Amino acid sequence: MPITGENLIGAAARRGEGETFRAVEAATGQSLEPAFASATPADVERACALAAEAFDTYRETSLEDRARFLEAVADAIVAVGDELIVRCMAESGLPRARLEGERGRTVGQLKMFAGVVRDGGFLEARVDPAQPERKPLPRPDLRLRQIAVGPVAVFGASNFPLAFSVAGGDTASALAAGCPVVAKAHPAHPGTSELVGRAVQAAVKQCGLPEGVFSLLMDSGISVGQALVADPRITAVGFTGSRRGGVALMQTAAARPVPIPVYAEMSSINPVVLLPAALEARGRDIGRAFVGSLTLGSGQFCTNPGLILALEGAGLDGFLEAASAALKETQAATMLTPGIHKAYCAGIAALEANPAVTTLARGLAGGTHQGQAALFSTTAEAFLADHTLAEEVFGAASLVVRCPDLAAIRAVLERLEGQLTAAVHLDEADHDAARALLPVLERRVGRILVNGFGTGVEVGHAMVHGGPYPATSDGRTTSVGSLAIHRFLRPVSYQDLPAALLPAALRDDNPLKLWRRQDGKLTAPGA
Ligand SMILES: NC(=O)C1=CN([C@@H]2O[C@H](COP(=O)(O)OP(=O)(O)OC[C@H]3O[C@@H](n4cnc5c(N)ncnc54)[C@H](OP(=O)(O)O)[C@@H]3O)[C@@H](O)[C@H]2O)C=CC1
Ligand SMILES: O=C(O)CCC(=O)C(=O)O
Repeated sequence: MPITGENLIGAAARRGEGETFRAVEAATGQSLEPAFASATPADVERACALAAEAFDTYRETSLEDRARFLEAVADAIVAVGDELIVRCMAESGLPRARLEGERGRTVGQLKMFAGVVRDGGFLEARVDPAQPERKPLPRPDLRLRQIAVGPVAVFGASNFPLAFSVAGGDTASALAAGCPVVAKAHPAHPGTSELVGRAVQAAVKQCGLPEGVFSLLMDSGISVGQALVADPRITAVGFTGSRRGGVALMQTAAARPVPIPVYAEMSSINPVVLLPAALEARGRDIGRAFVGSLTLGSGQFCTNPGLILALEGAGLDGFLEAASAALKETQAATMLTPGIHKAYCAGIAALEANPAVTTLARGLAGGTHQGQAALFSTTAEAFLADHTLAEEVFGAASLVVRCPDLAAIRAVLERLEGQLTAAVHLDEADHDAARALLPVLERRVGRILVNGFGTGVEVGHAMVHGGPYPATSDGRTTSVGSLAIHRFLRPVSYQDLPAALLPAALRDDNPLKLWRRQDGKLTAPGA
């Protein structure tokens, strides 16, 4: 499939008339062909108008048709073939195996949402039948279902060019909810974005859906994204990226005459607590496993273990020795963009220059665009006194906080901002300590995990990939897993509607065979 550098607006491919730009080969910094042209305000206008036009038809597609569409998107992405992986490797610097895995996750995610749609549980149908005889007042007939919120703007993330990008989790969950999507390609991987966008566009056509169900806009800067979020037809936003970018979009969304929600996944340092019995028993093994997680994808995961909390002692010494030895042998790896590499180097330099911080180990040095892993340590006292030590350094860098006692671990956790994950390494003898920390962790993070690390999010029904601000802009939701669909739904109640006007989900004969809450009681279809 040729990459043309065009914007995909509904069924059309239109060359933008804005600034032109090229993708950059991550490993070399060389420009790649072809030139992409940024979308203009008229392109944004057209994409949003088509999305609004498509909305009422798309949101009322049958559950089966919508599920088949999601499956068709998945199949079309696979059908792009190796070209997608090759282009994505060049643009992101990520290795083949990682990207093939990520494509599998992207496709699996779309198929999972197809299952969610077929199941129909997300509609949360409720029926409170009328009670005309009720005293002192009769009860009206009340029925509730969830409907799609409207067109959604999705910002592709730089660090997951497939699974968190054009047809990633935000797009899959929005389409599953019944929302048209206008995606903004990340300029770090515009060719990958176009290939995936064309696959979605083909699936829209193949399924006979209105063309406005999907559009993809290119931009080398921020004006298209800003215009999208400000457009009155956009009703919600999905974003993964920097805190600065996410907050800017939240402000634009809040300043609109009609404010809308922005579901932004932003910064997180993902504390890892090493409890004493576990550390004593297998500190060295944990140290080696930690370096594996830290350096995965050159550390460019928002779930990266950026903060380690442990009690001083022989167990911690063993952990640090093993982690430092493993880290020193870690090859430097190409980072996603020169900008991300520069920000990483600046973050490392700031830690190295901090008198309260000791450099424990550096990975092997690499080329111009490669990130060199780093492990630092400090004391709990110093950490609590300097808020800059809690800032995310995006890349393979982590800070170990040496704590004199469990109270210090707790104090550090209490001081942290909201996080996506917290990991606790424990043995049975650590259960009391863990029990005492759990309430703090529940207040701080979206996912608590034991004897592992947060990188590699499972796409499932019980997953939360979210957390209190600034991990995300709204800690009540998730961007991964089937619960993500709820970001793009809202409840509508129907009071005393004649049977002929009721949506299928709420009819007495329950033609969609849904589990429904009937007069407050969860009821099987046909019961
Ligand atoms: N925690 C996490 O999950 C991640 C964190 N990051 C952090 O973000 C830094 C930069 O990486 P990057 O991926 O480019 O993230 P950004 O947040 O800078 O960009 C993400 C997307 O949002 C757009 N954008 C950014 N700011 C604005 C704005 N003010 N108005 C409208 N659109 C905007 C960008 O457009 P454009 O690029 O065209 O400006 C891009 O499409 C990294 O160094 C890292 O610190 C990055 C990825 C994931
Ligand atoms: O760890 C993962 O699998 C996902 C990480 C993520 O969401 C991110 O880096 O943006």
